[in-house]
Amino acid sequence: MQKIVVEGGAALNGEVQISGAKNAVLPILCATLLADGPVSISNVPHLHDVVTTAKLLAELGAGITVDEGTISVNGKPGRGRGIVVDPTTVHSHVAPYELVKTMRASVLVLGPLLAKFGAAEVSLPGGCAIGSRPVDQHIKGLQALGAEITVENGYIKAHRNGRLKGARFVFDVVTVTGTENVLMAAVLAEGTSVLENAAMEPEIVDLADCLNALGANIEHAGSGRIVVHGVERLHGGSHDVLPDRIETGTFLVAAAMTGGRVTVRRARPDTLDAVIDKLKQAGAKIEIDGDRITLDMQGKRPRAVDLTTAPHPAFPTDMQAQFMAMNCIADGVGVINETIFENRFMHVSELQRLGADIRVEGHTAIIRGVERLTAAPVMATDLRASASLVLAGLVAEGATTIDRIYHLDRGYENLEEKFSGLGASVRRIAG
Ligand SMILES: CC(=O)N[C@H]1[C@@H](OP(=O)(O)OP(=O)(O)OC[C@H]2O[C@@H](n3ccc(=O)[nH]c3=O)[C@H](O)[C@@H]2O)O[C@H](CO)[C@@H](O)[C@@H]1O
Ligand SMILES: C=C(OP(=O)(O)O)C(=O)O
Repeated sequence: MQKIVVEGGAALNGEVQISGAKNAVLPILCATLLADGPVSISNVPHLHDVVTTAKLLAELGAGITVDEGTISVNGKPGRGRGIVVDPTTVHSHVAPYELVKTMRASVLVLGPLLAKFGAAEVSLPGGCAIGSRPVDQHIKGLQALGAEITVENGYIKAHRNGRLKGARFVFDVVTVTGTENVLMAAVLAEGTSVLENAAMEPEIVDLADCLNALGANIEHAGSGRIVVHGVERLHGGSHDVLPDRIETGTFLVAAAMTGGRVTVRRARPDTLDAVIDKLKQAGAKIEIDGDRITLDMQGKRPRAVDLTTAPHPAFPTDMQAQFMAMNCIADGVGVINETIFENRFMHVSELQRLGADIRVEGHTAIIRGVERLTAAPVMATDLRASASLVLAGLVAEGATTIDRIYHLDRGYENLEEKFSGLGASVRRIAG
């Protein structure tokens, strides 16, 4: 098994280009199932989860073509790598356990398969073990549109009699993939659906933009009340994926922790308000120029920050572990409340191995910044926990070896190359 070795000590300096967002491209790939023609997607990051989703779509019968060049989006050149999905050859509606067990987002084929083909059998999804992660809201939302659903032998089995029917549905909890699943199904339903207490994440807006480009009629995505006027069919088309705000935030925190100066390119600063606000509180000087964000720490040690994770536009849970790493070496005491997932402090014991001073009380972690961390062998437990260990390794004395890095490959494209380009020593070795 491969490992990552991080040598601490260098302040990060330079520019880094942000990739397309994992949490946008995965629902968008699944949404292609709804179309009647090929869909070209550009700015697709090369991530393990993207490969898994492409395999899943291929298993269902879709044609998948990877275009390493630039594909055109609505007449304009798209960015980065492209994937063309041809859903017209889909012949199966079963998403098997072997393919979905490693990835949460695989549940996102449920809504499209049901709406387009009338039936779906999807294994209960896997993904990061950061909580129990039920899918009851996905099921209730689809049932509100008229689907009949049972859960048997680890599979969600859904079918419809006639077209799904537009309905008003109020989510009991704010759920990102739950909103996406019900939204995708509602697109082909008869009549209008109103999704209340919907998630407002930028990735939902990107999904809705893609669906509207294919002929859907979705209004107010990005608000807590999404209105979907059902249409009979979607056509083929193209879409350029939103930049990854969590990758962006991870590089900005790395710059802040190492006292460096880093510019992230091809970012979407407007999706990062809460994160940028916390970085400023930590003492970072931040300049925004179009799709570029420059963070200059001017060699200073960050100040500890307090934060509470909550649905967008509040502070994202997917940045919690990275800010915990920063608090570990910050000046002062930082208090972090995790309100989204019940088991998202697995990085604490690993950060402690590097010398961090952290106390956990229920959903709260109290971090007393120390002057220095020291390298140790550590183990990645989930995607963002892994990122926090890379960040801590950047400021630890010595060489930190991180095991189980397959988590990182689910969510960070060219991680070592990008960090190396900023002057850090981050390399992959055979385990
Ligand atoms: C692929 C993807 O986009 N993953 C993101 C998505 O995950 P995901 O969509 O799985 O997360 P949710 O927004 O659904 O989860 C939020 C909370 O709702 C609960 N819940 C969710 C669904 C449900 O049917 N019932 C229920 O109780 C969950 O247990 C959790 O406590 O949003 C999370 C929260 O921003 C992010 O950390 C993940 O990176
Ligand atoms: C938790 C995450 O991913 P997933 O929902 O795919 O497990 C994440 O991106 O931090």
